[in-house]
Amino acid sequence: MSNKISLTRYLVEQQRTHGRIPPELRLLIEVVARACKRISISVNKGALGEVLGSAESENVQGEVQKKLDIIANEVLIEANEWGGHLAAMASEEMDSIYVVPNRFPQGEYLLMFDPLDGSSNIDVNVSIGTIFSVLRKRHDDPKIIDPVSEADFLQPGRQQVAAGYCVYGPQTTLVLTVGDGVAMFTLDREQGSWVLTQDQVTIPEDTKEFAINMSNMRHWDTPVKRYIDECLAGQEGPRGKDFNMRWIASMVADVHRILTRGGVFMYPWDKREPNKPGKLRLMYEANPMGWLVEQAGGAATNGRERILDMVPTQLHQRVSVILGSKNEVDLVTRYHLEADKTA
Ligand SMILES: O=P(O)(O)OC[C@H]1O[C@](O)(COP(=O)(O)O)[C@@H](O)[C@@H]1O
Ligand SMILES: [Mg+2]
Ligand SMILES: [Mg+2]
Repeated sequence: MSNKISLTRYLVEQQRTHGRIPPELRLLIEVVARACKRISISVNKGALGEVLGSAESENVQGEVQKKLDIIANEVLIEANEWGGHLAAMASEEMDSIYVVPNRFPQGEYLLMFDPLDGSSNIDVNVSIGTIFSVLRKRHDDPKIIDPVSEADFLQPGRQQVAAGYCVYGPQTTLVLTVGDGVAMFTLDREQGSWVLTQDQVTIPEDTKEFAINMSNMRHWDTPVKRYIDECLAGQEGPRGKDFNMRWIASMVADVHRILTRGGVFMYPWDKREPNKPGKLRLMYEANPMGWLVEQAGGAATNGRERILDMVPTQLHQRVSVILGSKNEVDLVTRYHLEADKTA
């Protein structure tokens, strides 16, 4: 018998041995993982499967959709309406929430996803991914089963009950937390199964690597500029060490590197669109990634407050994001708070 631990066995142990998740949540996660397997098949087909290129449509945020954005969204909806134990879903690619019709099995969970993260990398064969987050629908009065609405989704990220992503790269890896640390599962394509390849992932507290889109430098706010200038000054500067830089432009791939070897990732507010709090989405990107990073011993803030404490007011809310190695995130956050005091 193989001593490899499958995703199913990991989840059964989380349910039965640790009592951390109910059976319905275990099944929901398995359905999401199966959907990711299907998305990975489409991603791998590339030009052979006519999945590359633009779909010539726009999402609610005015971004041009790629064919794979739409395919991945449909795969997740279709898989989860049947087996997800869900009340409703919300996606970066849909204008409003999708309430699971009552011809399908009903449940108390709410699933949110960025079906295809890193869309600009699809056509150039660079790592992309799927990000997901699960909340429980709140019941103010257990006797009243009120219809699900967008307001049910507007919960702070600290109330997530599961979160994860799947990165479609040289390997396909599913990364998951149910609040008991972070586990990584690699897809064994021959067996068609997810195999636990790392458990209790830990992000080093210190790092010499930052990730930010440097082309936006002239638009940054003072604290971000101060931090990056100090990194760039290297050994002779106030940090006393040389820093390396990486920017993949797929949050999934950048966060995966940080979970693997540490680093700090930033997509901060900038002056290009001053009324927009940031580029990334709170519900589909920042919350799930923030929880994963915290579960691995890192930190995640918007420069001023912990991402997971933010109470959303809109489904498609944007947010400034700084996450990764704890001491670096603390430093960037301190620079923001110091700048606020002198303003
Ligand atoms: O091209 P930019 O401005 O550097 O933005 C890159 C960022 O945008 C994103 O691609 C946004 O995700 P989507 O592809 O899901 O819209 C992040 O994954 C990434 O960190
Ligand atoms: Mg994204
Ligand atoms: Mg996307």
